[in-house]
Amino acid sequence: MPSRLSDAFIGHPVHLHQKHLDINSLEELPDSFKWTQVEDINHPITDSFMSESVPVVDLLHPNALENIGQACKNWGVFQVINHGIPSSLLDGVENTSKSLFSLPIQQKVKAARPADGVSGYGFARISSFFSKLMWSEGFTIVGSPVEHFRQLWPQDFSKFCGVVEEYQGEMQKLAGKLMLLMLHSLGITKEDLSWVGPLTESKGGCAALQMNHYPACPDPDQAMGLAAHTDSTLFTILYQNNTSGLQVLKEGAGWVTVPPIPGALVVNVGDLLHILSNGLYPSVLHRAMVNRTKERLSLAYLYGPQPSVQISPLPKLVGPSQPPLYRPVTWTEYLGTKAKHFNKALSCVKVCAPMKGLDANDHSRVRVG
Ligand SMILES: C=C1C[C@]23C[C@H]1CC[C@H]2[C@@]12CCC[C@@](C)(C(=O)O1)[C@H]2[C@@H]3C(=O)O
Ligand SMILES: O=C(O)CCC(=O)C(=O)O
Ligand SMILES: [Fe+2]
Repeated sequence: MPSRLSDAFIGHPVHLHQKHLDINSLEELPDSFKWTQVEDINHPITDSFMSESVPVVDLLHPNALENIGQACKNWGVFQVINHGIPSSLLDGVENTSKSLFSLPIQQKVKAARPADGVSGYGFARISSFFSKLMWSEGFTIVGSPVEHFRQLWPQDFSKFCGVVEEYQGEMQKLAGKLMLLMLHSLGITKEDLSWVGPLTESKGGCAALQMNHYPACPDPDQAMGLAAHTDSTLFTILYQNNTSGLQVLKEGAGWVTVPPIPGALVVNVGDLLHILSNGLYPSVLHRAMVNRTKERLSLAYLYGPQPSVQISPLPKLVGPSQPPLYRPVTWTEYLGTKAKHFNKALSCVKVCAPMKGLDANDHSRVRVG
């Protein structure tokens, strides 16, 4: 069993239909990018419930803990302000990402993600589950960016590495803080924390940094930036530039746009926190839409435990009336399950097979593509 995140996909290579087509230079939307099931794209009640908006949590507010708990329970997503990440650093990584995606395609493919690897340039891994292509390009970094950045920018890779490494360091600290807050909000006390020690020690957490680029799109109504998915993480911290596009699925409200707030970060619950909380904090289904005139950039810090630590419902949250709903699973194992079963992965690690039609958290029912 591999214990490095970078080895998680060795047994699960992704082969895409159309390799490295440069979407930055297309003036028309090719058929291969037309998501014809319009009802899937424009969910009937998309954006119509403006009264429902994603919670914003001020980390310096005395009620931060309670607000985080409510947001995780009811939404699976919130925006965080006063998080302590300097705006100059956010600008720095946004500019690094802009420079990266502005490189000529021949240069970007020099750092292409190998079929069975995790790091590098390419279309989203989940593309293989859809017959249509997504209007986005991505760059995934696990560990040091230096090898790939040297291929991209033989001259000035070190300044870009510096920015990314600083961002990884700051994100790791923030993720540790958020993890503790989320656990506290679940009623997990200091004594219980020894059990989750490997999760929260600074060297314990592990992460992937995903840069996403959604170029302006000639026909945004028929295109999909990143198809609906949940993240295979404990949680994800997402920075988005000033162009909206991220939407989350909220029961009873449909797809709700997460509006960019300058300097704010979006935190969304992933499948491993869903498991750890025994379903109390459900992972949120989300997607990215595209824009006719504006390009969009996002930067996701996909945070998880050490890849070989077993994650299972917290003992304090299970009992005779709340049996554990999920079996223990490592991050590596779960990424493999996701690579095979995509949005059915969570059901695959469920202890009892859910009765047909009764599992509210079975995201596999959302049909896309
Ligand atoms: C640690 C992770 C989490 C990954 C796989 C690996 C590195 C890249 C992540 C993403 C980022 C984009 C969406 C997603 C669905 C994708 O295709 O690649 C994510 C996936 C997951 O959350 O399952
Ligand atoms: O671009 C976005 O807003 C969403 C990106 C995302 O969901 C991801 O990288 O996992
Ligand atoms: Fe995501």
